Amino acid sequence: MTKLSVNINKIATLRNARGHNRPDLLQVALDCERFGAQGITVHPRPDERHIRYQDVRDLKKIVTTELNVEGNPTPDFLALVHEVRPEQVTLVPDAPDAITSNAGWDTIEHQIYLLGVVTELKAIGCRVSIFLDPDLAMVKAALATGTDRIELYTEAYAQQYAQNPAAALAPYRAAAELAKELGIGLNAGHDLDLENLAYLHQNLPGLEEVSIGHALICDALYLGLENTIQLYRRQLQ
Ligand SMILES: CC(=O)[C@@H](O)[C@H](O)COP(=O)(O)O
Ligand SMILES: NCC(=O)COP(=O)(O)O
Repeated sequence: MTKLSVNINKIATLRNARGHNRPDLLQVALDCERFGAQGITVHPRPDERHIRYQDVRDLKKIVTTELNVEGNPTPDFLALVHEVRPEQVTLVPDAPDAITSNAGWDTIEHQIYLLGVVTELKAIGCRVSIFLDPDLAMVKAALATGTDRIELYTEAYAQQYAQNPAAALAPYRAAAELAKELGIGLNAGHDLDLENLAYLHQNLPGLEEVSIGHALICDALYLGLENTIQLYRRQLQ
């Protein structure tokens, strides 16, 4: 079964626009779970432009599925993760001013560094996932970091899907097959939506979790949050 983790960054963006507590991020997280989300994902960025560090602390107290915290393992991020101990930490090599995540790790260049971070986070009981482009050399080198999983960065797949689904999928399938062979778990995310999700799910062996935020929250504006989460879950059956 492929789990759906709903990324609620955009709910925090909306809340922060007015400086009050509407929408209530914690209530939305609880409602996402009630509507069928099998995890909640957040990506606190250094400028806290959407998810704030305090949100992560508060979410850990109430999320009953799985909390997945994404981010670049800066000293501040690592201190937060040590305090909160989410079920999963996804390491993403974002620059502090990145508009959104825009690349996976170079697991060859940063192998020793990642090994240290992965070891540290596994020692406190977190599952660790490393955000990666679908590049076989990067998947292979991820093994030596000791990571539990990789998360394939699906922006390129999402961009190409409409023109040529098979070509869009090919590097992801090869990466997924290699991860499986190496015994590394598999997540995927970024720009997944109701158009491109089912095909990815049907064709990626061993896909354990997708984290979806931007498109899902946009769809919810028209379709409602409960209906939207159910529709995304249906793509994963
Ligand atoms: C790690 C990843 O894939 C991102 O999609 C991210 O979680 C989205 O972050 P923003 O909501 O800040 O664009
Ligand atoms: N890890 C990907 C994620 O959490 C959500 O990405 P997006 O759906 O907001 O592009």
